[in-house]
Amino acid sequence: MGNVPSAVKHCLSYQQLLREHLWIADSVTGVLDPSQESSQLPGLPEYVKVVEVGPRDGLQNEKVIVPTDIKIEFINQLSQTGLSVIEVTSFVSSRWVPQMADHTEVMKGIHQYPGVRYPVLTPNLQGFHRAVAAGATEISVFGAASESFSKKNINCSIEESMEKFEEVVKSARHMNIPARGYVSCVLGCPYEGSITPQKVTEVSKRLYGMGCYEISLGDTIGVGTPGSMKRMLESVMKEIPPSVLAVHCHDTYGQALANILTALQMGINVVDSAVSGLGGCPYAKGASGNVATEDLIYMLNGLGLNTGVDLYKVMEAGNFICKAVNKTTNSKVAQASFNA
Ligand SMILES: CC(C)(COP(=O)([O-])OP(=O)([O-])OC[C@H]1O[C@@H](n2cnc3c(N)ncnc32)[C@H](O)[C@@H]1OP(=O)([O-])[O-])[C@@H](O)C(=O)NCCC(=O)NCCSC(=O)C[C@@](C)(O)CC(=O)[O-]
Repeated sequence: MGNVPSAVKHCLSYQQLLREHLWIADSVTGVLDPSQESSQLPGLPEYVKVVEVGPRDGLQNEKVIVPTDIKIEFINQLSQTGLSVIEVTSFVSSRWVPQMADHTEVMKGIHQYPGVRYPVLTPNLQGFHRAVAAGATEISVFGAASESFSKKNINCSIEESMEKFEEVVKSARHMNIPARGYVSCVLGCPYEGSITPQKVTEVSKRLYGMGCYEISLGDTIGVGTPGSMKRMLESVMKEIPPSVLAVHCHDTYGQALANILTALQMGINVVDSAVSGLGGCPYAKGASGNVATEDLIYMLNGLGLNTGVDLYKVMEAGNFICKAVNKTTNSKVAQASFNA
């Protein structure tokens, strides 16, 4: 593809170019040759659910407000990639996170495709009621294993946050709305440094106990390594089965894929990611983006794991949003393909 003149490149459809380039990568990773599946690593699940958090986590930290119609188009494009869960927005205070101020318009504006779920973040009952009024049918509460991070992020202690989440999850269950629970700072905190696996386990257990159907364990500042991920998961798994756990890895130190592979080998089969590696928490200084969905899918394809997600279409959605926010993609796979 490197020799194709740029004028010709423009005549070819963008997707065609990506497909041609990725064919080479696919041949190498074994996606095109099912016989290579026997070389799978031990302990891996057969299916991995990818939770796309790009429209929420990916955009919440953008300083320039992204127009609502761009967000809607982005989510609609993602909906046609085979992703089954797309986190859409947050019903938080616009004073705290201005980028999410258009949550209601986004929620109401997207086309909800059959087979795709569209959860939103709700920190308290006020957010929950607004989310439901906007048409949300799945929500997430978001706590932390770090006392300082909890105060910076949602302005209350861990204990106070659990009381608020109890109310939210109770109301959600009453309305048959599934609630997910996030735990931030599971492998380190920007304010406190190291966080013990016991603390992560304690908070996860509270969220699971109140009725969250899935607990997403967030390495908010991307400082974890496969070793710390393993130690943390061993502790959490003593109390919560891996079938209801997810990992949410930021890639600040370049460890996200290694950490995810460790989690997969320990029986976890739900992974959060953001297209183009966008993202970061406004209240976690120095945190870079999430693991890029493109890079995650490429790795899972190479492992012979089924996700149902079309990598080429994800790359197109990534290209769309990067252009819209005037950013270069953080996805290595997209970079390799575009620069080929
Ligand atoms: C949680 C609050 C709202 C508490 O904020 P607060 O100031 O403590 O709230 P309050 O209850 O004292 O109320 C103060 C004002 O906020 C309003 N308010 C109260 N609740 C809401 C609401 N839901 N929506 C809109 N407005 C709200 C309320 O109506 C009132 O308005 P006023 O009377 O002054 O005009 C605030 O701290 C907040 O919005 N924080 C944003 C946190 C956030 O979105 N962080 C990023 C997401 S978490 C993350 O990225 C990590 C994750 C999930 O990805 C995993 C990982 O990577 O680790």
